[in-house]
Amino acid sequence: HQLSQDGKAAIGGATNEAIERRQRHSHRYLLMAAAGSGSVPAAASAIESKQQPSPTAKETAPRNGEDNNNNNNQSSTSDAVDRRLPRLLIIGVRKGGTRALLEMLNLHRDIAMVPVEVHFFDKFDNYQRGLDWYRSQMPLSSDAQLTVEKSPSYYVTPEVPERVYAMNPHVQLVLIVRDPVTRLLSDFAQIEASRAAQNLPNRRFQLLDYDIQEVVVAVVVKQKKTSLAGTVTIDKRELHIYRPCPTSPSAFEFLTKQGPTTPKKGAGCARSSSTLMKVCLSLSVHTHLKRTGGIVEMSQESLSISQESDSRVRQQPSVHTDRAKPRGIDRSHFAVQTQPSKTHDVALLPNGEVNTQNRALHVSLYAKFLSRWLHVFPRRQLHIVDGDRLIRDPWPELQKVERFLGLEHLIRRDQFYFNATKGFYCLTGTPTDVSNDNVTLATADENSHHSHHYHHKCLAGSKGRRHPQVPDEVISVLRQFFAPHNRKFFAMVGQDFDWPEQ
Ligand SMILES: Nc1ncnc2c1ncn2[C@@H]1O[C@H](COP(=O)(O)OS(=O)(=O)O)[C@@H](OP(=O)(O)O)[C@H]1O
Repeated sequence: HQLSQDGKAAIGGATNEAIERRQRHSHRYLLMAAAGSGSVPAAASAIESKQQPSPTAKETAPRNGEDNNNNNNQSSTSDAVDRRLPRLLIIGVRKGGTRALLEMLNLHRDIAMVPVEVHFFDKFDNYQRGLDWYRSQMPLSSDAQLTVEKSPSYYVTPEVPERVYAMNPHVQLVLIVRDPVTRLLSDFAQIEASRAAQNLPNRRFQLLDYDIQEVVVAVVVKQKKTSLAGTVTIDKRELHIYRPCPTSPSAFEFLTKQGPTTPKKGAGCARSSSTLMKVCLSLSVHTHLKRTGGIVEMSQESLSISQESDSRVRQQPSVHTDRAKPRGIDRSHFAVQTQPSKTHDVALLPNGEVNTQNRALHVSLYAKFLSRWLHVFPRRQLHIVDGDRLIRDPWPELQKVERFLGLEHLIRRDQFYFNATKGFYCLTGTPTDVSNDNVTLATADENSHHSHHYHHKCLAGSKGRRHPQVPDEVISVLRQFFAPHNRKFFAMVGQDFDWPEQ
């Protein structure tokens, strides 16, 4: 099975059955509408009314690409219910909010969404199967409807713009972006969840164990226990102790011999311990030294973690046997792997610099990928959605998309409500498709004022995950790193997203 970015099987298996079920369902109503029985009862679910071909949409001026679909899309000029190649692609960005955007757009009568990520343009094996195969993956739709497919990795895959152009040079493109640092954290959360779901041993946790970090922190606590109530102050000379060269064995010796506990022997532990220590502390040191000119102040936040670590270390002398995920700061992605082949797995280098080879970090360099798209497509064919705004208040962003697509403004504000349990907006008036794993039905109790009239659904638990907690200093380093790239992106798209630079 092809794994989609949502972690679902894109082709075949249960998900494919889900598509078929949904398509049979859609087909039924489309046939009803086509046969003139289109007076769907008012009480019928939203999908029923949604799937009727829209005369108003058909009467509007042709949308981009409407009469330019290539010859493979044989049904483009007929009213018949058929599978049509997409005229709109949500090309990314991974973790930008692509699923939410697709589901929300699907509230529109004239949108026919592909419920799974097909990965046609970015996976060579799929692309080789040709456009007929791609079309066979599409839902049934009427001619008035725009078929929409989303595969977030389209945006970053070099070959994709040209391939999309070859399918339809007038296709409309939507990109949804988020503050690149938030997106990065979201990506890390996704990577870890996928590894856990596949029962993959997480190398980061083994080599750069939290427990090693706790040992490091515990040393600090031990020496500073008198000032635990407030800010811990460490002067520059002490910092040299905590900031060894990663290749120096003396650093580890120091920790193991003088620290509150002795980690089990093992080269991996020893090396990662010293490496991790440097990364954890050098960032704080660097930032604080600039601010204080020689004195480092550790925040209360790190203090409480230190206290927690200290007690854990005392209770459990053999800290390396404890595999439980600690509640402290998650630095796993911000430390350096000791194995050179794995350096792309971490976002910060031992010297505290940002690792541009890190795959997840790379995706947040939006400007870099945009140039390829703008080389192939005119800017007017690309609409950019502010993913942070879509989270805060979806409706205005959707109105902009409707305008871009030349669609009637049919999506209503009251089709969204904030679900406090989920912490995100959920949808009402949606198709009754419970088979799509990416959405879950909200409970009637939670939303009783909606449940009488509409079906409602929230995105699945894989959307809206808890992000790793990262020290402010690390966030600051990342923001500063992204700032020039972001400005370049704003200039290219003519839109300022106002992402923090500090
Ligand atoms: N309404 C609503 N409900 C739930 N989640 C929402 C919503 N709107 C936007 N988002 C954000 O979408 C983020 C996931 O992005 P994608 O769907 O693009 O992820 S993926 O690349 O397809 O895996 C996801 O990221 P995380 O919060 O990091 O999980 C959400 O923040």
